[in-house]
Amino acid sequence: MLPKVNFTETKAYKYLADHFIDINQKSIKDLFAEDADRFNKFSVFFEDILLDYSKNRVSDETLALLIQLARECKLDEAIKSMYNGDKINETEDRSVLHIALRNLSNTPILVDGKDVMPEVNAVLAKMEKFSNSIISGEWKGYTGKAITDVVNIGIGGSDLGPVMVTEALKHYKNHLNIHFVSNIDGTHIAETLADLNAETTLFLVASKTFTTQETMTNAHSARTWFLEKGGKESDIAKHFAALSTNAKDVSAFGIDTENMFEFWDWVGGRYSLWSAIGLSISLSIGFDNFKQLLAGAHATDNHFKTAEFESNLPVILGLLGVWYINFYNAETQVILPYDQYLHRFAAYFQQGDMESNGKHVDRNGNEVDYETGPIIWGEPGTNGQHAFYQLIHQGTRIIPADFIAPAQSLNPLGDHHPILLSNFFAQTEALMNGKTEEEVTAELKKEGKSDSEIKKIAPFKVFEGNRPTNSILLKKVTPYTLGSLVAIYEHKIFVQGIIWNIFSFDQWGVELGKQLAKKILPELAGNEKVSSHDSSTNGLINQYKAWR
Ligand SMILES: O=P(O)(O)OC[C@H]1O[C@](O)(CO)[C@@H](O)[C@@H]1O
Repeated sequence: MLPKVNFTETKAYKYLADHFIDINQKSIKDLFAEDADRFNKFSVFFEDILLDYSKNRVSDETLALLIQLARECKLDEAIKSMYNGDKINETEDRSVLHIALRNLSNTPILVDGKDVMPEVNAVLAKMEKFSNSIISGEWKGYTGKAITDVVNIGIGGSDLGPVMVTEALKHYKNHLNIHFVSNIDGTHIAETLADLNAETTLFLVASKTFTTQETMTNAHSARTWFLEKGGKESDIAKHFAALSTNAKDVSAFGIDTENMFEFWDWVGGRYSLWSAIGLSISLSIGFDNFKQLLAGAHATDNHFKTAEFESNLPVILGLLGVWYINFYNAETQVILPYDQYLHRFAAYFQQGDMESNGKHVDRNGNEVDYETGPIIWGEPGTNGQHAFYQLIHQGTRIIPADFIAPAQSLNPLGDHHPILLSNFFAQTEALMNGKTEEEVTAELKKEGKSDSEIKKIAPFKVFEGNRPTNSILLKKVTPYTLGSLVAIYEHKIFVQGIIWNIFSFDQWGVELGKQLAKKILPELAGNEKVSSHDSSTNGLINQYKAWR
């Protein structure tokens, strides 16, 4: 059971509310001027990752109070509960154990009194064997040819994690071409299959439940395509594997359970890339690299469990988020990787964070009267600079930003990387310092502008600054570092869920739309007019029928 504390009723919350009035008068620039040691104080190393959170609207006192808040909300107890395998996903009566999937130290983790590690290790061993035989070409398709292309069919957590990681670790990939089909829109699978050869293609049907409409529809279309291209029913075993918790439906689909890679209901979909769902990753970069990814995440798991809150990266990031969301009314959190390989990182954490903490009912079943999960968004940094940074710099909203960059490029081409990183450093500095009217005036004078011209243009060129950023500098993007980084963000989500007293591991909010779509689907057949909905929905359905 998780603690059920209303954080707005803690002492720390009240102190923070008072403290907010003082600190809100100060700029981050002032805070740097007051404390020569600020960078050292507000930055922390975890192996090859440096988190610099000094460019935030926080002082020693803010941090101390936020940590007091975490203690009053019994974050330490909650962490222990998760690691102990308690059923902290109470609305689904499930444990939450993505940490077990990467528990390379193999210490027992119990669910209902049974150690889950032997099963976890058995699936990992099966993934290793399978990956090796596909990569080496030992595994043959129905005409005796080696596999060249792998198509992962999945959606949400059964797609976004593998997509993000295979993109992030493209530098480490082998000869296999990895494709992802997620959208129910037939275009996605049609375009993917257009260039593929059935003789050399392997499909991974990735679905925790094996009932998700999009995935099952795409999987059936893939099966039909395979049979139309010359494969036989008896060849399916050579070309289809399933990544799922649902053995019954996997067999019913016609996939040999020998080719099923199992995981368990204590793995949340959006936390499943470390499980059998990661098979496409292991195929893309090899099992040893996949294991390095797990090792990096395991290192973070140990850090999160044992480090003091003061130097605990997920705790610090989580608390800073709470500070902006609940005291500064920040509505969004932008994630800005200065690394092309990480181009799906923000998209991945849109599901990770928003599906976890987009909740309005607390753990006691009561409506909350405070804000919870932020809107997560972001794109690779320099592209963002030429698109939406205007709003971050001069818009009316406060947008806490996480800047992420590797110090070493995996493609050290000319001076690309120094240019990239100069932009990273410049942006965080600019967001903090801004540009005053005096500075703007002096600049315009230097350019030879007249006083009247300066008066006219100056207000538009002022940057108020004081805009908060975290900088996460990695030594290099490796499978290990990426694993660590992803786990840091996962645990940050956990921290925030605990503070907000919500359940982070269910996702009831995705059900209603699914239910209604099932009801509407039969209404789309035939030509008769539909009148069972509101006038907008009726109007849209009927126009669709008229135009199709
Ligand atoms: O792996 P499955 O069971 O197909 O589910 C896919 C996704 O659908 C969701 O349930 C949301 O609809 C996610 O939580 C999950 O990651």
